[in-house]
Amino acid sequence: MTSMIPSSHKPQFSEPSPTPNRMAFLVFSCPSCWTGQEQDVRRIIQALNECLAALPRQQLRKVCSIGVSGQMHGVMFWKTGQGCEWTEGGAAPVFEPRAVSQLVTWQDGRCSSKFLASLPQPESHLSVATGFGCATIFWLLKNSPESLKSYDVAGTIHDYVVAMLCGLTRPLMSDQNAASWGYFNTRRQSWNLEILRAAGFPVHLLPDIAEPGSVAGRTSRAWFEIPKGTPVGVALGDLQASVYSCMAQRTDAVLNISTSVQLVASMPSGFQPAQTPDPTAPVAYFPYFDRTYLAVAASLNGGNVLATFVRMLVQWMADLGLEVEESTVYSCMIQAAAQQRDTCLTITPTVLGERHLPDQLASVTRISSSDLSLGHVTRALCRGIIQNLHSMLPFQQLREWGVERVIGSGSALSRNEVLKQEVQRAFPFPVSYGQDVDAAVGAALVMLQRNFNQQES
Ligand SMILES: Nc1ncnc2c1ncn2[C@@H]1O[C@H](COP(=O)(O)OP(=O)(O)O)[C@@H](O)[C@H]1O
Ligand SMILES: O=C(CO)[C@@H](O)[C@H](O)[C@H](O)[C@H](O)COP(=O)(O)O
Repeated sequence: MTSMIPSSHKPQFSEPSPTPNRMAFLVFSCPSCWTGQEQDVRRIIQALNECLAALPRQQLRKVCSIGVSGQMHGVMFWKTGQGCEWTEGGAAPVFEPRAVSQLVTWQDGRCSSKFLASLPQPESHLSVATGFGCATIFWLLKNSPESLKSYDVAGTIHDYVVAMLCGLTRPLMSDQNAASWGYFNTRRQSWNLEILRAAGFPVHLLPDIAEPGSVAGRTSRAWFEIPKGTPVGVALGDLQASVYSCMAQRTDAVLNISTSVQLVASMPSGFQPAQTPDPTAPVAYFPYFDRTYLAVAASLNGGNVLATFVRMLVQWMADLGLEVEESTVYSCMIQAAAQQRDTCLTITPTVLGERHLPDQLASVTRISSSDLSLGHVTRALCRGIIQNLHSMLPFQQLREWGVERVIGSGSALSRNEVLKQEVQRAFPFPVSYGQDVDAAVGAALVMLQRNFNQQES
């Protein structure tokens, strides 16, 4: 498996402690030029195998279809016919990655504003940001063309899983994921092939497009106890699958705060976004199902801002000769902020910039000596995350779209009472917390409801 970072850039490697959903990621940093974020495909598939192995065998035998979703925007490459090897020798048949690249994730920061400005204008309503598949491929083409030569297909990590399960020679991609790569026209359901070709882009790498909710193929072998021939859905975007799991009514908005933040509302059927991209627009319209769209404010600064603060405190403590667990810091700071109901301290938490403002940094203003406690700072951080979201998609706008209720989800929100209070304070709607708000649940429901309905009619 090769890294998609050219050796000429001599990146520094660091490996932060793995978190449940962010297993196996390497941070590459070369501060003077760019920050790449890659993940090891082998370790992701190993984690997937471990999840499957933990499920009851009896239940696996009864699986009637497989729904797949994953993080949008990211890209990986593999070689046709050599993407994996099936092993039957162990306790259960599994596939293991073979001729594959690393996964360049949605958080990848190698494409600078200057680089993005040098790319051709897409014929799409969506603009292109760093971490988007086509931008990454353009970057590799310019900075590491050799690394592309070993592969002849590309897809998201979830497209790869579907292709391996079904033995597809060419991957299939839903418009949800294609739109997240950039240079995809959702109205025509096609890649901007002419624009890309003219710019020398390797268009042969682009996957074929399929309807989200349709079946990509059938398992070419037994997978654990899941029988050979089980239908597998075309991979969905994690955003759309999460929304599908919980948006009961069109009048519901969904607010997910985990590593990042997404605030999502559904657009009425027939809605069409303006056909030209606006890189300064903080709200993007992502394809959902049946040619409808979701309006999405996707902030890059969510729970990761709190995590950065916690890591900073832990490091400061270590520098002072004291050892403290991250989990202790989280609970102390949340407790302190719960006592501190208000603050004048104002934090704009955009340490990672935003897609529409990539060069923005964070700032702290209105600092007075009376507002420096841990409680004040944590309250201001939580408020700042919500205020930043409000600046991207004013909550009043939701009302104009007919929203009546907000469904809250995500681990950063569910574990943080202060963040919940700030959400309640800022939103002019009741906020309820869903039980099964989860992309995996959404992907399963799509297979059950939509394919069952298709079979019935
Ligand atoms: N012990 C904790 N208490 C409260 N919040 C936490 C705790 N640990 C992590 N978090 C918050 O939850 C966020 C998401 O955590 P994590 O589960 O690692 O990511 P994800 O859900 O995106 O995979 C973190 O960025 C952090 O803000
Ligand atoms: O970036 C977007 C939307 O543009 C996300 O939906 C993307 O797919 C990423 O998976 C999420 O941002 C990551 O989700 P999380 O870890 O913050 O829950």
